[in-house]
This record gives sequence, structure tokens and C-alpha cells, in this order.
Amino acid sequence: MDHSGDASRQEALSQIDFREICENLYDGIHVTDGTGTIIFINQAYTRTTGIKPEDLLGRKVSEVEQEGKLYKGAVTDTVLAQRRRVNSVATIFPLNKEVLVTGTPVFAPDGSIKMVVTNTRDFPELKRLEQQLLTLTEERQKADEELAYLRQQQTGGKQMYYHSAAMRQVVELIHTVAPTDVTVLITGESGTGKELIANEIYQNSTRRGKPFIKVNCAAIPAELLESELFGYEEGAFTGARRSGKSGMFELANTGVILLDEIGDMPLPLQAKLLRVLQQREIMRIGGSKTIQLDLRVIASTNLDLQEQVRAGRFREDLYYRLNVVPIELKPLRERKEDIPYLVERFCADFSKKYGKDTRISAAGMDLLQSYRWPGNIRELENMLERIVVTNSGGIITRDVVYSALNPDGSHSHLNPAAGGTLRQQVFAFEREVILQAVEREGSLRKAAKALGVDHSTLVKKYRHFQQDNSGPDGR
Ligand SMILES: Nc1ncnc2c1ncn2[C@@H]1O[C@H](COP(=O)(O)OP(=O)(O)OP(=O)(O)O)[C@@H](O)[C@H]1O
Repeated sequence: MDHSGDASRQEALSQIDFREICENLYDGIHVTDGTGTIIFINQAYTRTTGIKPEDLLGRKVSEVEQEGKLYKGAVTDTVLAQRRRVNSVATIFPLNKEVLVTGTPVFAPDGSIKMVVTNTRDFPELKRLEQQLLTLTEERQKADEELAYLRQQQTGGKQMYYHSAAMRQVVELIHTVAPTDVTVLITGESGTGKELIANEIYQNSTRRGKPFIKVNCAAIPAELLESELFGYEEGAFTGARRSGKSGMFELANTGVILLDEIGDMPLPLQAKLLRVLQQREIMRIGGSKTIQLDLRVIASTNLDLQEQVRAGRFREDLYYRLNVVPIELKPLRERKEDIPYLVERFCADFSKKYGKDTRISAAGMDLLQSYRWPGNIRELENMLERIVVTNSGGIITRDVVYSALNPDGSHSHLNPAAGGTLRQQVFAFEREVILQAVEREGSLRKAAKALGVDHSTLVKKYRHFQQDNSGPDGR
């Protein structure tokens, strides 16, 4: 066997000056012989205690203690008596402070104690670190709790209401795909509930409780979006934060990222996003290290992405990457069956929230169903909240709905057949006039009288309008 390695190690070891090592230790070292006479202290000891070698060397620890000028609470004599390691807190008089001391016996081959080596550590420093650790742990715990609460608020605070076959299908699809990690693209007009759907997917996914980061690609200026998404290293560009910053992808790691308004993402960034989706890794701006990503991507937009692709504003390859499972939300006007259910749920929710008991009249509901809801469910929800808060009576009448839909008195908002033919618009207007009169007058006969038409004409028209909410050709 070749022992040359051992030999050279021995040789190297023999050259080492252990005193030099001692002088360079961070802890203060105080060494006595087997009788308790101090034979060595290192520089760190002097730094920690303010006591110089000439004050101690050659003296007995017990004598120094008795004198009561330099320290008290030394462990040397206890170590000598008990022949074991002893920890204690000693008081250092020159600096008027406490230090943590650990005395260790060093035994000779015959079993006698040949030295006592005592480490001296700044107690306040340790204490400060301990306190800092404790504070940080508490803060971290609070932050974790707050995060869990906010995440819950952000994603689970709202219930999804639906009734139409179209929405039932959507919900079924969500529950099928949620537990998988598949990429989902949610499309629909503004206010149709895209974000709510994304929340539902997150809540039912295996990543629930992990980060869920929502990025609105349209709300962040194009020149900032890249650094928001990818983060940057210190000094990556002028104005970059000194310590660098993690991007949204990094923050979302192990969880879910929702790229909202993806259709508004600038083309150069689309190329970078495609790379992220393909390689599942990113590099911070100005960085050199790749960061592996484990995340699920949900994208949403109110633009027609295929149209954007045709117009050259959206990369086709990215479109296919995102459109693995498409979920399309119809505008509210195309799923009117949802309206009564939504109205009832919202009325109940807001009544509870504001301590009221508000219900909607049949005629009020009828008017809500005939409206086109350009702002979709968001508009309906906001309007009902406003009505419930301001309405003093318990019943939301047709008049109340009418003024809520038409606050400035112009008929611009309330145009059930907006964009339709003259016939459709006249139909809508006539319908409105008749339904309002019936509600106001309380009976068909009185309404006919007020409007100056035959009772039988009014009955005929009223029945027709009741059967068809939307327009003369059943639109
Ligand atoms: N099916 C639903 N049941 C209950 N509330 C809903 C439903 N759909 C949408 N909402 C409510 O309507 C509002 C708008 O929904 P959401 O923000 O999800 O729409 P969006 O399609 O993401 O809109 P935008 O494109 O403008 O961001 C929210 O307050 C949401 O809670």
C-alpha cells in the first residue's frame, strides 16, 4: 500500500502552527494548565472581553475571580472538579457584559487533566441573533398566515353561479382538466368570468395552496412587462434595484401563473414566452443562471386570438401552445337563462352583506333579461349591488331597474335591440313602454287606458312581449 500520501499529510501537519490557528479563531480562547493557571488567551479573547494577556497569563483563575476586577463566573475550576465539559454565562467587568463560556477538559494519557480550554462567545451577539431569529420566525409565520388568507380571498372568496347548459358544460370541463397540469386558454368578453374560472381551476388543481400569480399583460407597460415576468439581476439596467428582483415566473414556481389579457402581449415577448413554455426554464434579465420552472400556465383574453394570429399580432406557435384546452365563455346576452339565477343569487348576497331583504319583481327581472349586458356579469353584479344599497323598499320594481340601467335619462344604455334593424328597435321601444305602463298602472286595463289603446290590442301585444324577451324575430 502506498503511504506516501499519509506521510506528506503528516509532514504538512507538522508544519502547522496551531497557535496561529488559535489566534485566528473567531471565538475567544482561554487556556489553563491542569492546576488552573492561565497559560494562553487568543486575540479574539482580548477583543471580546477587553482583557489583555498581561492581565491574566501566569495567574490562577480562582485568584482572578477573587480579585473581582476582570471576570466572574469562570468555569475552569468546575471543569477541573467535575472532569467534564461545562457551559455557563460569565460576567466581564472591564466591558460590563456577559459572555457565554464553554470549558472543556483535555486529558493526559494517565487520565489527569492537562489543560482546560474555554471558549468565550459574545453572549449579547448570540442573544441578538437568537432574538432576530425568533422575530424572523414569528414574522415569517405571520406572513405565511397572511399569504394563505390573501390567497383564499383572491381565489376562493367568490362563488360561481350558473344555470345555463353552456355554463354547465364549462364547469364540467373545468373539473375534468383542473386536476391535470394541462395549459388552459380562457376566452370571453370582459366581465364574463374568466378570472373566476381561472380561480376555480386553481382551487381544484393539485397546486392549490401553492403560489397563484396573476399577471395582467395589458395593464403593465410593454417596456416593464419583460422585467416583471422574468425578473432581473443587480445592475441589469439603469434604475434596476440593487439586489435584483424575482419575476412573476419565479414567484409562481411550483404553483400556477395566470397570464391575463395575453392577447395584448407584445410580439417580442411572445417569443420569449414561447421559449419558457417549451423549455420550462427562465433566466433573469442580466443573469447567467437558468432557473428551472415547475408551473402550470393559464392564459386568458377577451380578444379573438385566432383573429390576432391572422392579423400578425399574435404568434401562431404560441397560440397552439396555449390553446391546449380552450374554454370559451359566452357573453351574458347569449346565455340569458343564467340571468334570473344570477340576479337572485346576487340579490341574496348583497341583501345579506348590507342587512337588507331585497327581492326583484317579475317585471324587473323581465327587463334585466331583455338588456344586452355589454359589461356582462360584472355589470350585472355591480348594478345589483348599487340597487340593493340604495333601494329603500324591499322589492326591486321595473322602474328601479329601468333607472339603474338608464341613469342619465337618455335611452342609450337601455336599447334592447341596439344594433338591430329599425323594426327590432321599434319593437324594443314599444315593448318597454307597454311593460312599464303595466307595472306602473297595476293592470292591463288601466295601462291600456293610460296609453290610449284598446284593451284587446294591449293584451295581445303584452302576451307577445311576455313570450319573447328579445326582439320581433326572436333574436
Ligand atoms: N358565474 C359567475 N357567478 C358569480 N359571479 C360571477 C360569475 N362570473 C363572473 N362573476 C363576477 O363578475 C365579475 C367579473 O368577473 P371576472 O373578473 O372573472 O371577469 P373577466 O372575464 O376576467 O373580466 P376581464 O376580462 O374584464 O378581466 C367578478 O366580480 C366575478 O366575481
